[in-house]
Amino acid sequence: MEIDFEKASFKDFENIKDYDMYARAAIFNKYLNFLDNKGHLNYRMESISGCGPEMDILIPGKSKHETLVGLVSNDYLGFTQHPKVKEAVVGAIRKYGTGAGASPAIGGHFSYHEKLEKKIASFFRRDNAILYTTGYTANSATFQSLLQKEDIAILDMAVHASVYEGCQLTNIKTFLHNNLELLERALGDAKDKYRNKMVIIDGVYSQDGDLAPLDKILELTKHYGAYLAIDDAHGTGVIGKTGRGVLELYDLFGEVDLITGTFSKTFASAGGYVVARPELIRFLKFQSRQHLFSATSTPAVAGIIKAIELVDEEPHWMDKLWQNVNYFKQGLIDIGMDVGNTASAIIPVKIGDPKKSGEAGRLLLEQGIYTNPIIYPAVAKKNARIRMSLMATHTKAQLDKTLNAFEYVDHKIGISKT
Ligand SMILES: Cc1ncc(COP(=O)(O)O)c(C=O)c1O
Repeated sequence: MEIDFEKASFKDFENIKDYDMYARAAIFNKYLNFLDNKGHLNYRMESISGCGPEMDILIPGKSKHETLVGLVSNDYLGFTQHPKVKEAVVGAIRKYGTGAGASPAIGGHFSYHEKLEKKIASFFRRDNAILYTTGYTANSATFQSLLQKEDIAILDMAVHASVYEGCQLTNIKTFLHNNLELLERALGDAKDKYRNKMVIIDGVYSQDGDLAPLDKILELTKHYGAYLAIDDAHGTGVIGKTGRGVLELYDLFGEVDLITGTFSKTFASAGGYVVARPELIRFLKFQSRQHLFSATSTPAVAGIIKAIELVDEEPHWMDKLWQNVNYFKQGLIDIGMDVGNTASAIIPVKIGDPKKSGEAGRLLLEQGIYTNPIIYPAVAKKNARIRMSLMATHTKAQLDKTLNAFEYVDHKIGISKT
């Protein structure tokens, strides 16, 4: 299909799938410019200081790095900078070298992998786990291996993109986010029609920061004979008395069929895992191609073992995180921002209009605050927002500076609830 790139509009973006590869890329680039006509949309900004409550960032269009308050990292407890985690990583690299060199079945399964599998399984009071090199792959590989064309995946529509990818080979039915009535309807419709029915939810939802009503969902899955999988990437280490996530909050450790997650957030590294019954884990170890045919994670993941231990050994980090979350969330509410139903360390400020959200992100940057404007396809088109993650290591001064910056942005372009 022919397109006049100069005149391409937001409307063309809606029909992007009609165009060929280069035209799609051109329309998409135009869409990004539409959101921020100064070209400053803070996408892929370069940091020279790692992730943290303060980051040295090269803002597009500027010639040197600036120190900003960072509200973009999911390193919730600050463990990427913890001396004991760093020490464990360096020690493992000294001992094993920098890479694993092979996939798990042909010599790439090392003692730190074995220990990490046991550690993450026992963290969730289970015995068996499988590791993947990212959380994304843990989801995409696992559901792809377990669910086929005879089966159905019933997804909360707000689950992570990796879950959708994992379900490409099976039938998918989505239900409106956290809507139990619609979940029940989907389960009823699927009854007797499919070999396996699996409900897949997040524990904490990555854009709204709200929680799944796990107890009620479990009741429904049991009633309709469906399996239940939960990805608690953002709840692990943050939610529940000892940081075991949404499963701990509801005390349902042994009840769900699959627990999936990532090591890239609280556990301060990279990698993913699935915890489940031994027969499923053994099946996945041989049947999930992304595990079997891909090199295992590097020795640097030995740091994760220490990070998992620190959740129990140094609980004051979780206490500090929650102090920050409560203080900051209340501060935003007091100045009229719409933070939705968040009950985690993910704090959205809901704006709605994508252009205004891009502009808000740019104005916050001007005030020394690094946040993420979130637009379609990460959220629905009219549901754009500024998304922030809080850390245990944010100071009150940094949070106050951010609250003042939000007041400034509101004054400039009006982003509070009307
Ligand atoms: C809910 C959820 N699941 C899975 C992932 C993927 O994790 P990873 O970054 O380890 O690939 C993310 C990451 O953003 C996530 O938010």
